[in-house]
Amino acid sequence: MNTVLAAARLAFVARPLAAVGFLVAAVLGGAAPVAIAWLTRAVIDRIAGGATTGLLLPALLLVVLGVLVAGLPHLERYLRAEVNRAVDVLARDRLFGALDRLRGLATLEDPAFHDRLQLAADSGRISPPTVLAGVVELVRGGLTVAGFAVTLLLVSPLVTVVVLAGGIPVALAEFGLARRRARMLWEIEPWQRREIFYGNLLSGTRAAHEIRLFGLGSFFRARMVTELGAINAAARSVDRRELRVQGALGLLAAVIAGCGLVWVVQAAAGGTVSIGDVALFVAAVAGVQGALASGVDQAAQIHQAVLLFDHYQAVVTVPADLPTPTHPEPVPRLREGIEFRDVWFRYSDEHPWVLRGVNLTVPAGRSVALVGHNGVGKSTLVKLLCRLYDPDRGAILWDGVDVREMDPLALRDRIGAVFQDYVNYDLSAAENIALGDLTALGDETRLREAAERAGAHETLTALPRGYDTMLSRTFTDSADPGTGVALSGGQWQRVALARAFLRVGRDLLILDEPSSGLDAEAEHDIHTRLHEHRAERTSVLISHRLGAVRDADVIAVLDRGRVTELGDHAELLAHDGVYARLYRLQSKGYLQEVPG
Ligand SMILES: Nc1ncnc2c1ncn2[C@@H]1O[C@H](COP(=O)(O)OP(=O)(O)OP(=O)(O)O)[C@@H](O)[C@H]1O
Repeated sequence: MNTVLAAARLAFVARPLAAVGFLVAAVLGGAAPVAIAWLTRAVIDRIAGGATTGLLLPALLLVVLGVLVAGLPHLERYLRAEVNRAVDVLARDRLFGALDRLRGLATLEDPAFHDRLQLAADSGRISPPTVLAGVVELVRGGLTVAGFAVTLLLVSPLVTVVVLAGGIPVALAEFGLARRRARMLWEIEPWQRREIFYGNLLSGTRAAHEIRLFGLGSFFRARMVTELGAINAAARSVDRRELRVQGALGLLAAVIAGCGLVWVVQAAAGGTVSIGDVALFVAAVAGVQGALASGVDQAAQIHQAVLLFDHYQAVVTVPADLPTPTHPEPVPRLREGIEFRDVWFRYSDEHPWVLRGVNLTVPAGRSVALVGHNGVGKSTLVKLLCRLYDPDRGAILWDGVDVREMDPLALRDRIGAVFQDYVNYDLSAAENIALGDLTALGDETRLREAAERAGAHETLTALPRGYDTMLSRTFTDSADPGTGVALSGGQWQRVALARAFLRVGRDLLILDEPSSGLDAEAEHDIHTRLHEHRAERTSVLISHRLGAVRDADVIAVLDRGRVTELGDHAELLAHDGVYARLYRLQSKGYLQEVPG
């Protein structure tokens, strides 16, 4: 019941006047057929009784009611569309607002949450109008049923009871079908997401080159069709059940109506009821049965909408994934450093441990480099540092204060970062940089300075519209559709660096593979710039190019979830461990190629 109220409330809050208007129009629409039936009976009986006067008023009333019956559906349709549009905006706003309140990544990365999110996006938009329309139909149907039932009662109490009782199996069956359909929609959600994924892969630009090169088109198409087949099979099974059940119910209604008709015709022949009564009876049986069937159908639709709306409610009320104290500790400028103290972490209970007791200090004003084989957890460590996840055990301390005591937003405000999987936004070059610090949006000087530091300025000024050029071939500038450009991987990387450099005043700079896509000269250039930028600043650099990390004040080697080697370049070479072996391997590879 709470969910019904929540769904109806959403519709009323979204567009109050339209929702009320819709309700009123529907009630009038429900009462009109009953009034028409009564007036028709009166007119027929008067004519049959030979009356020649007093017919004009009921006839005029019939005209007015006819106009209402003709006009109300259009008004209702318009008001319903108004409510639908408003609910769509409000439901989406609340849904994405709730997602924005998720400060970490764990919930967002949960596949079950994604299934729920997909259903929530649909049901948030569809369920409130369905509930509102359903309630309206119920009210209207209730009025019609009540009106005709009273009418029918006057002609035959027995037929009335039989017709009304015929609604009970209909209600039970329809509710069962609604539950089954809601369950089916939940079950097919993963298949639906996969089908959309294959569709996007085939129609988007992200994988277009590999799909063409490896000839993957028919492979993904076949997978998409298989998923669609599974979805259709599940829907068909419910449809067939519906067909069987509703067919049986239709037959039952027809038998009841037929028996009633036989009875009333015989009663009229025997003179116990009038000709007007026959007309009234026929209208009443059809009216009660029609209104009952549609009322039950509406109730079942409300039931299904409410079951699905539960997913929406679950998403908009999703609990915070990163608990934050009511009075968080302030995040002061970093003075001493950041300490990882016996940090253990895994992505979920089903995943293996990634970090198994990491102990590491990032001293303030110093540069720390993290190195290690693929998958040892370097990126994971910096994501913990940004509090995108919380450790399972141990703590990360910012000048001695556990970061869990801080507001994640305040903490992140102190950090600049380029992630390994940085994002290329389909926005203008200026916007792509400004996303690093939205206060710089429109501030050409700041954007240009950041781009110059990252070595991106020349590339960007050479674009058709300079910094205002759209960095996308999917969306184009509507004023000048020919100007969207696609940057190269290295050029994108410089834009991502510029985004990080925009956050110059921050305490900590995180660079996760900042030069992996750059050519040798550009890489050297970037590392020289980074070296200058990192001097006297606290930074964490992750790179597999050991030539780029050798200048770091501290180099930490991560292995099997722990820091296994720690020191500067010379110390680690002298230690002759993993770092020294990797460094010799890399430098030997370069030197072999150089003649002499
Ligand atoms: N979001 C995630 N969910 C589940 N597992 C993850 C997730 N991200 C990373 N992992 C796993 O955690 C481990 C560590 O990944 P991480 O990206 O931190 O390694 P890395 O040291 O940065 O590797 P690389 O040098 O290849 O970039 C890997 O086994 C990876 O599969």
